[in-house]
Amino acid sequence: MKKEDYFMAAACLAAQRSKDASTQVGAVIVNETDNKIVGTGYNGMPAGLDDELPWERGDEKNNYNKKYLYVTHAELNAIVNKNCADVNGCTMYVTLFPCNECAKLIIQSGIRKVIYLSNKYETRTETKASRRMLDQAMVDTQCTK
Ligand SMILES: O=c1ccn([C@H]2C[C@H](O)[C@@H](COP(=O)(O)O)O2)c(=O)[nH]1
Ligand SMILES: [Zn+2]
Repeated sequence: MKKEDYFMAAACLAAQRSKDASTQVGAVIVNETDNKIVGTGYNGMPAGLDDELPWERGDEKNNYNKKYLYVTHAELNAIVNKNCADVNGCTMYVTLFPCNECAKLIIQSGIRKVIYLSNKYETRTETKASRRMLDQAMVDTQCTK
């Protein structure tokens, strides 16, 4: 198995832990120098609030009773769960192309490459803004498909 397939499989496995019925997202951060996973995450509610907050979808993102105001994205969880001092120069394997908020976190944390499986929301403004920031920050992005 290729290294890229192995790490993406790990991201897919992490995604399976998500309770989001419509989109499960998994992310792993890899230190390419020694090919080690240094952080993993999936989209979930903030710690301890898993059964307190709504998972309903709905179109209106700013709705008090919809998941969008509450869910913690897979990329953020992978970064805060890191088991090393920093993730400078690391690669992130993620099952969905990052949103604009995650793109900011990726850039600020020093991750230099993002390998993704799906970009099903590529026409959304958030995704275009994410692409714009990642490109301008020269974070390498590659689709594994
Ligand atoms: O960068 C991202 C973007 C989205 N997610 C999560 C947040 C939600 O739980 C789902 C998207 O739900 P939809 O019902 O498909 O709109 O994906 C993420 O973890 N990272
Ligand atoms: Zn995000």
